[in-house]
Amino acid sequence: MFSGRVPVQRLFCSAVMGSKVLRDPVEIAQLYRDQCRFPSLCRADVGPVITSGYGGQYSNIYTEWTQRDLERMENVKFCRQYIVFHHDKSVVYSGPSGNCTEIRGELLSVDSPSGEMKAVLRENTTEGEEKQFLEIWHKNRKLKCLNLTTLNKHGKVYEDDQFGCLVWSHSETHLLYIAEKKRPKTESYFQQGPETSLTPDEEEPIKTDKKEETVPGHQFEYYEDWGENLVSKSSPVLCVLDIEGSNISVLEGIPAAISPGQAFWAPADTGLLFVGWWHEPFRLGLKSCGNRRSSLFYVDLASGKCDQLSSDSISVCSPRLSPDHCRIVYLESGVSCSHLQCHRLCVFDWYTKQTSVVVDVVQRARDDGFTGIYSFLLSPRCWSADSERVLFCSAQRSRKELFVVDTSSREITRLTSQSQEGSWNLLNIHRDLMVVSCSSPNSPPDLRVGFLPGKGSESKISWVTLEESQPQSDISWQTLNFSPPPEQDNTQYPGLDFDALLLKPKDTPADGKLPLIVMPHGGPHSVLVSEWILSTAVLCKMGFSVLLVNYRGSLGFGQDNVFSLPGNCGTQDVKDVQFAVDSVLKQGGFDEQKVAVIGGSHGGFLACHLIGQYPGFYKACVARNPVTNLASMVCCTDIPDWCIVEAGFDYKPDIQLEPAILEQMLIKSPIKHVAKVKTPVLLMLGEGDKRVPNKQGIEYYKALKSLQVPVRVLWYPGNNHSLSKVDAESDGFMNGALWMIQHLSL
Ligand SMILES: CSCC[C@H](NC=O)C(=O)N[C@@H](CO)C(=O)O
Repeated sequence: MFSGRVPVQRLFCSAVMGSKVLRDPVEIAQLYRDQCRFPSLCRADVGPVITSGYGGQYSNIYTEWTQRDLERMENVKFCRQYIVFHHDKSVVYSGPSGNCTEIRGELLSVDSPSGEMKAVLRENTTEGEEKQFLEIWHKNRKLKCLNLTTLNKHGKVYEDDQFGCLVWSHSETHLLYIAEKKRPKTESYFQQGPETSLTPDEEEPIKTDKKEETVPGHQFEYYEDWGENLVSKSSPVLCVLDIEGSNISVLEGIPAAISPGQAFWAPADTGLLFVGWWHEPFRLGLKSCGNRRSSLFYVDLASGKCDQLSSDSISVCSPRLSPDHCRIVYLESGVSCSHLQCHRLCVFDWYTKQTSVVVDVVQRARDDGFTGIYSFLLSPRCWSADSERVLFCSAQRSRKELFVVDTSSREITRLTSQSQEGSWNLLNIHRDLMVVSCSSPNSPPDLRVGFLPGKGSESKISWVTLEESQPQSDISWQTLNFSPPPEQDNTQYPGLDFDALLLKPKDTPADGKLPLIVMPHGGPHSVLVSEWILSTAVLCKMGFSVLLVNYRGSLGFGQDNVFSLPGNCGTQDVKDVQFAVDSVLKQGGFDEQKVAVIGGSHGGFLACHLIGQYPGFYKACVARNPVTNLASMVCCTDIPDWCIVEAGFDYKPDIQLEPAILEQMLIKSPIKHVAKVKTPVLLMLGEGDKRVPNKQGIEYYKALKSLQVPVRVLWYPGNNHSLSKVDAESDGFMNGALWMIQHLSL
């Protein structure tokens, strides 16, 4: 039987002989499924020290992992525990203490300081209604369960990384968390019913004895929110549960212009410490925006007085109390200019009320190679047991490394200098027992523990692997360094260089020529480090080489590198990527007729610029939620300041968008070059994207359609900017791979 429809597999049978790229969608899907079986670590906790009956001491390590489940089309979370016997700061025996268990419905969970109890925030859907419960567990039983939805003291509890927290008081009698402020019940002015009625003669409403005040005419009130990934999070409040009395208090006394988050208990439980973000005159998106004005605050529980502890015109995050309860370390960053940049590490002394900068912003790499701090979350615990040193992880050029800094001498020691290439993540540290995870582009994450040696001998760590990685020997990778040619040097920030990571299949094709996929990252102030990335590993296993470019403006190369880009977007970043591509092609071993470009967000901006500024060079383009026109995006994104700053202007909330500013935005946008595009474009758009509204992609799609350039749109409902839900991500991967195979004629 012949039908008009050609099987998808057959579309790819005309590929060039000799090419070794995998073309069969069924086989590609199988490869993707296989690689999805490597989970990532998302949490690790070190339990209390227990002395066994035989005198040996051990601690439990609790870990949480996530893994894509393509059958259920969701990310599954599971836990596994390990036992670590130790003596004199060395691990004497370690191993898993059971199998994996899937975790469902837990939004937040935390052990009490003694390890005796556990608190869990759980979400459960009963009879179609989503409800939140707060559970207290002790030994083998659930001590208490509060139905927070029915109690109706506040709105939903925040479970995100930005504001969310669930913290035991030092006394283990109270729990602290953040929730949305309770909103008044509303009704229409025309509401009829038993609760409001009119007297026949006066025609005036009579108020009945209602438990809860109902506000008429406020049903359609607009509430600002904190943007992408934080939709419907508007007015967070600090909430405290008195466990014994089952009583919840919503704290008052927080300045009206402040939204609190990342809270914890002050020494001796006298009050609460938290980060407060200013939300006046209006809220701007917070996700990936480390430049929002915020400060460290303390609210005293006895007097209700709220004090601001850090300075007024900076941004702070990740405050962490030292084990001796004397000092608080936090990260600090500038509020103007780029969304993400080099951070300072500061310490606030609780007793002297003095703040000191322990690690300052680094403009250019120091003599010892240190380029500054580029991480925005410290690990849940980050102090050494002696409360003298702080550990942090940060991108250093194209590698993520682990450091310890002595808060008195300010000496920084790299803990990963002895290790092979690859990137490190600090998951936690408690009583000097560190839990870390390592990975590289050809090695999925492993799990290790090690004791932090005493001051001065930090580099002599001995790591013990709790969970081995499974290296993918068919992938090879290297870090490349580029100095832009003199005509592309930045006159304001001269002499800057940049990197790229090149991944190749070990098995090269018969003709020796590999197709090349170019992937510039988004941000633009972000970085691609030498870690495990599912999509690049699968593409490489299919037979593609992949070039990940950390153009000037990326994080991890010094503050000058970051600041060199705003105002030069669409030229400096585009030229850096093209320079890296041309240099790699000159090495030989690549098929210059088979080069594709993929990018998301600002990476999509670069992909669209590259196909417009180098017409015909790229044979296929895949763009996820790309920025295509800064001038049309500025009025509808959650971060309009990004458009203005990256176009080279200063942002103020009351900025008047003069024609000259809009003109520059247009000139710097990919849409300006669209008439030159020849490359077929696959656009992947998230229906709920607040950051780069999907209209950006649609604007580009319409321009390409009118120019008769092949273009296809994939539309993902229920997805936002990242398109990271398992169904969207896996569909996007498959369609992107097949688009490149088709248009590279493989
Ligand atoms: C107004 S959209 C700005 C682009 C966006 N930057 C910050 O959110 C971006 O490029 N995001 C990247 C990196 O976070 C992404 O991959 O989504």
